Amino acid sequence: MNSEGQMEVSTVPADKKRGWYLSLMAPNTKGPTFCWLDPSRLYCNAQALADCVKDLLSPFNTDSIDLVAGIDAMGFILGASIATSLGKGFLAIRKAGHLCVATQKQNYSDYTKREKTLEVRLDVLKPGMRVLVVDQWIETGGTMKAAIQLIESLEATVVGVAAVAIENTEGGKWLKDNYTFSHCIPEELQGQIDGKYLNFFKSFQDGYCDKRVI
Ligand SMILES: O=P(O)(O)OC[C@H]1O[C@H](OP(=O)(O)OP(=O)(O)O)[C@H](O)[C@@H]1O
Ligand SMILES: Nc1ncnc2[nH]cnc12
Repeated sequence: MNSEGQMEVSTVPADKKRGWYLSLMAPNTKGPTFCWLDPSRLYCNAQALADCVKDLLSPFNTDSIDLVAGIDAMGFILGASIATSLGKGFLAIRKAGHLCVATQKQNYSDYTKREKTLEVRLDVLKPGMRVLVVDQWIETGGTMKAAIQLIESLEATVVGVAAVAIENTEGGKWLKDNYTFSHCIPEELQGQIDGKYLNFFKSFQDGYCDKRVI
């Protein structure tokens, strides 16, 4: 533990329980309105990143995957790590305005309830190409659904979806019902994830990890 009551970033426990690396996460707020459980700190621990990638790939070990697609922005980190681990290429699904080539666009809204647009380049996906779609987190599922729509509109096949967490929202459940999926959350922690608060945050020194009602 560091002075804030947080697990040291380089820690690797002797008994690596399923999802052990989630203890590296920090409570976070994204502005005053949105409550986040921020997984990005776990990527700084090599073993945590490797185990997270392994866990996310486990339902797909016997699937054939041609390409890994990652969603802008944090989905790029896990998506590219998964692609490298599989020895496959990586396709960036970008928020509007960043790709400077011909694209397919898909409007959507996410947990912010704002209208947004995702884009994918037109010169990579081919009919029948088998794509694993990766993001950091699925809350309402709006972002992942838009990425799926883009991939399927170009007649490629979505092999499945992977994210550190899939909340049990209507959209999260829809994704789980309709696609093969993987996430890193042990059964006993799913309720805490859905409530956007992990009990271990109580060990943090500052009041900034008080349970937030959103
Ligand atoms: O399930 P949803 O409600 O659609 O939300 C999930 C999305 O929200 C986050 O991205 P965000 O755009 O906030 O941040 P990022 O650009 O840092 O990845 C997350 O990484 C997903 O992409
Ligand atoms: N509650 C949440 N925690 C972390 N990342 C998120 N992305 C969207 N919602 C999130």
